Amino acid sequence: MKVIPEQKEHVLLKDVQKGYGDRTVLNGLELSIHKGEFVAIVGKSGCGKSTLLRLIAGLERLNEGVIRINDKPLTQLNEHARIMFQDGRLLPWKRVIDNVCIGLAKDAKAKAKIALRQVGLEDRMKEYPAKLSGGQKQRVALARALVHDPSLLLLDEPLGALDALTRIEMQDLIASLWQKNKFTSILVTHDVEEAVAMADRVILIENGKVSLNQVINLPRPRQRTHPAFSMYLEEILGRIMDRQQKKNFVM
Ligand SMILES: Nc1ncnc2c1ncn2[C@@H]1O[C@H](COP(=O)(O)OP(=O)(O)OP(=O)(O)O)[C@@H](O)[C@H]1O
Repeated sequence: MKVIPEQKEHVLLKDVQKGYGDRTVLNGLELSIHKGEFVAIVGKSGCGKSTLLRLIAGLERLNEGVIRINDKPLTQLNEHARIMFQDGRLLPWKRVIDNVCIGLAKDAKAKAKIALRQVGLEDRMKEYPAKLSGGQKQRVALARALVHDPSLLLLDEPLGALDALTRIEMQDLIASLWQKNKFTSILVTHDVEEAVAMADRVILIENGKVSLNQVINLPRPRQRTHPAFSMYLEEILGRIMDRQQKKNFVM
């Protein structure tokens, strides 16, 4: 008999409700993510993707429902998580290495060097951020997150401002570091192709809930030319477009 390995739950959201004023954003959202999984969140602009990520980071409070991290209710800042945003949020007056050291204790420099090596930027550690390209700045932001050895990496459209080729390079870098370091990853993205290239599972949010939960069963490293790659892409895009068209028709 084939034994299925136990998958430990890392992040659990039960009946999550979140709104601002009288605007409801998340409305009874349910989601479970297991340890070491890479999940991508997609959905149209304003559907609540970033709100969801901020709730998991503990940066915002729920209106109702519960979020459990490693089976404990999340009531404050999520100390297991690090978050990376579209703008790297580097401090321009600090050198690359000192940006990576922010929030670290004594052995900071040695750790920061290792993190910069992992993202391929060790040789630029003495520069100021202004001297770096957009992609390099995001590599520093990634090193700054990874240096804390997080068990949960939250990615809020971190590659959205990069050109297409740099974006693919960064997708592959993040995916390979995720495979090596075995943290759980949650990526918010507008780009369904990016979601299929990186994630084990793609989640679509509509009307405040999860409306699609698509497992991506493709080998890693992901090949964008794999025949099943475009199949997944079409399937997810089709779901998004189909609903959109039906909605337009009704209107
Ligand atoms: N602090 C806030 N105060 C009031 N409304 C907010 C706040 N943050 C988000 N919203 C609203 O909540 C909704 C969801 O925003 P959110 O940023 O989560 O969407 P998103 O899916 O990430 O959008 P995008 O893809 O455009 O970044 C939007 O209507 C937004 O205007």
